[in-house]
Amino acid sequence: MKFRIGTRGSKLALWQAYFVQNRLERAGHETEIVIIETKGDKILDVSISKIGSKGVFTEEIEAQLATGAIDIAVHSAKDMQSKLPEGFELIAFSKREKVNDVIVSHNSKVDLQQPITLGTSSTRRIATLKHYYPHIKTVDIRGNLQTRIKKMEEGLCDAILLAYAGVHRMEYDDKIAHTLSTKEFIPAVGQGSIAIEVHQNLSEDKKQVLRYTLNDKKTEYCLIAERAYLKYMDGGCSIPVFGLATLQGSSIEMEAGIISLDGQTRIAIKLTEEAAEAEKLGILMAKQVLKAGGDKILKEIKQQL
Ligand SMILES: NCc1[nH]cc(CCC(=O)O)c1CC(=O)O
Repeated sequence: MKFRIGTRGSKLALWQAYFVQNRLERAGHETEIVIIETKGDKILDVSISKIGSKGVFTEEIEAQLATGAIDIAVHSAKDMQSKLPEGFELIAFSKREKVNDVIVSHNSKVDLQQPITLGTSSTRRIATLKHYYPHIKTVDIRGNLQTRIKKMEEGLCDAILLAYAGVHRMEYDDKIAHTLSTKEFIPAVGQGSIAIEVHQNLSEDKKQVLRYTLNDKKTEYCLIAERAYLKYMDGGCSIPVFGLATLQGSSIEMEAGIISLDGQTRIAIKLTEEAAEAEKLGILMAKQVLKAGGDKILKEIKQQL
């Protein structure tokens, strides 16, 4: 079988596309990589929350999935909206990488107790820093990992806050100065997993091969719960919601929540449910988080953005 693989052209996106390509080829299939430039790749000077439109990194790719010009699209699972446009689905999730956020620096002695400056543009990371490390300053930093490291080395900040998964894939492990605890920095929904998106019109044969070759069932259960949570919270990528599900035997343990932009109020709730009820668990989490004050935080944030 032949699979045309659509991807953005960034180094991280390409790494993920090659990873998927490798898996399919080892299973005896033919592949071709098609690089697609998206609106999000062209607009580099405006923060994503201000571009405003959903799917700035996915629209052009989905257009090619819809026509059948490509068979699959490879994405970081955490970059995917919780509600895909009509006709699209995430058909497989790769086995999850370590989910933690990490601090990357050219200086190996980063002391979080000192008033250092950290580069990050993620509302979740900024608010969490304000909550647990209020003496730390943050500065907005954009661009791919390579660009961010260069900006740091030029003096913009002492260190940058990133997902371990991306840092590891780009082989910057030796610059990791500190791994943040998932008790404080509960990751973004989907962090660390690679998602395969298809259009519903793709042939059943191909869909079956994709699931068999690329899907990690354990990761999928967790991502179903996390994405159901995100969907019910109606949180786009600029809203600091977080959620982490882990499989313990046949049940899912999940911790999820939301934090106010100023870091003052952090709501996090833990629940456990059978893996088969993953979606129900995500929705239940959202209901409880909203009831515990999350609704108020969400409303405030939507007014501010
Ligand atoms: N927000 C951008 C983004 N999307 C996926 C990753 C890394 C890979 C992953 O988390 O799966 C990153 C970089 C980061 O957050 O540091």
